[in-house]
Amino acid sequence: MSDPRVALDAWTAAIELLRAEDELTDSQTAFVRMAHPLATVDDIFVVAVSSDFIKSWIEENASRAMEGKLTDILGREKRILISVDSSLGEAPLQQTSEPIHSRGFTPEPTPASTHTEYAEPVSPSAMSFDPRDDALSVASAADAAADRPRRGPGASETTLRTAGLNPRYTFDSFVIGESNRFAHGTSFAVAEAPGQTYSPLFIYGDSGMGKTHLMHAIGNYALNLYPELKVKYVSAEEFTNDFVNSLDKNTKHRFKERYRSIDILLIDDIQFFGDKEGTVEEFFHTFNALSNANKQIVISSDVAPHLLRDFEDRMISRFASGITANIRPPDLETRMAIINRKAASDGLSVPPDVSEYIATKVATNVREIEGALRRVTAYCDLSKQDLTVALAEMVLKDIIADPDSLEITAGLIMAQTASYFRITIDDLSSPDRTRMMVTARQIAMYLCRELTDLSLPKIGDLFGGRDHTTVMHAYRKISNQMAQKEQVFGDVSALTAQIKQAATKNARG
Ligand SMILES: Nc1ncnc2c1ncn2[C@@H]1O[C@H](COP(=O)(O)OP(=O)(O)OP(=O)(O)O)[C@@H](O)[C@H]1O
Repeated sequence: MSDPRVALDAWTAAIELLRAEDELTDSQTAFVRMAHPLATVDDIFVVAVSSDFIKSWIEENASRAMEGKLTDILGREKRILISVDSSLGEAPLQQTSEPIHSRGFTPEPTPASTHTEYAEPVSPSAMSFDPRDDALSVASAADAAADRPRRGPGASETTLRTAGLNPRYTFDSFVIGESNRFAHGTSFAVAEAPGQTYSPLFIYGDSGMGKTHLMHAIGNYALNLYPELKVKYVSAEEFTNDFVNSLDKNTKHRFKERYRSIDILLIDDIQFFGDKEGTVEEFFHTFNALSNANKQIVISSDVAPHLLRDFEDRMISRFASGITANIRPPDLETRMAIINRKAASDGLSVPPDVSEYIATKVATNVREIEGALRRVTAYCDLSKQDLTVALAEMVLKDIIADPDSLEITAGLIMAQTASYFRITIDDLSSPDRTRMMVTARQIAMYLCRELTDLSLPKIGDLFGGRDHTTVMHAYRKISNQMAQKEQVFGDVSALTAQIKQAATKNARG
């Protein structure tokens, strides 16, 4: 079944039938009506509830009866997986007697007829998002994980590093809205029951929508729950480099062993495999080996599986054979909640009119929103001024003057940076480590990350074949220094203005 409304109908029908058969008491009915059915895939039936309390109550008192009835209705064994999403209200489920087809659900075109895809995860009538809930704590449980602790002791730094995971990208720091609710829910389910629910999970969406964040969150949470698992986050580019190196060094067998012993493989930005035929084929072998061993695979891409270029149909249909979740651009409330969450985690408080201003004026790319927030708060810190809309307007004027159509390339950023620091473009990619050169290079890398869609490895390549960790280090360092050093703040702001002006000039021809 591939329609979330099917889940809604089946859930509603199960309640009605059990009521008619006197198999549900009033309190059981009240509780199951508070659940929001999200999806039904294979033997799993996913619902979301607003609190741990409701989840436990249903699990203990009503799950079994509902599972039995859902099994009858849907014609196959079903087990209920309950996720907790505190942004949901406790309002009882809206019943619907409308036939599915009349509610205008159009599944996205898919390459294979057998796979399950939920581009539009939740029936809006079934869920209500309360934007006031910006401190969402989220959890869910698969049967297999139900009796495990919600938060384990935490994986060690070394384990996280080996797994390639960033500990800051967690489910707790991820803000849920309509645009990402389904992607979040399936990611959570995967982390709790790897290999048992949705494999592969294919997450897609535009740049800066939180795909990487969710993948790291899966890895971090899964390692908390199951420290014995072997988890690996890797970008498509790193996978490619690993593979090419193994060929160069004649160590392909080790490469295979390494990747095929993984329990949860999180592979980011799969579109970057592009035309690298050998690597794509090798990845497909890895994918099949892990799938056959019931291991968990999570793939991210900037487009839906059927729009991936340079992959054969047989590959695309395998990638889409599990579940596909789309992350759409966040709406205004979610953008504001993200700003508040980021500010709170940095110990800052942003007046509501300022977060609304930033959320309204800056594009929907969350990375750019974070960049804007960083600039505004850094300016306040450095100038010791209060954070007001007027101040935000002044600091962000260059960013906000940016029509979406402006094309900002790494080449443009590098050229402008070189001219600003009176060095050459070659200097930026040279091994020269004099202080000024390092600063210029790091600022240019920071701006490439913030103002373009380029991945970390791609930026590293452009700066003399540097590693993606070097780019990440530069990004973090400049982010921090902007709040501490007036000089850096001034350089980044002035340079951004120059880059935008140059891009506007180019656009006008
Ligand atoms: N819903 C969200 N809640 C909190 N932070 C978010 C959310 N969505 C995105 N972000 C933040 O926005 C930034 C960009 O997100 P991320 O790198 O995950 O995007 P992406 O979709 O993987 O982009 P790309 O395709 O360019 O790699 C990160 O700092 C991430 O923490």
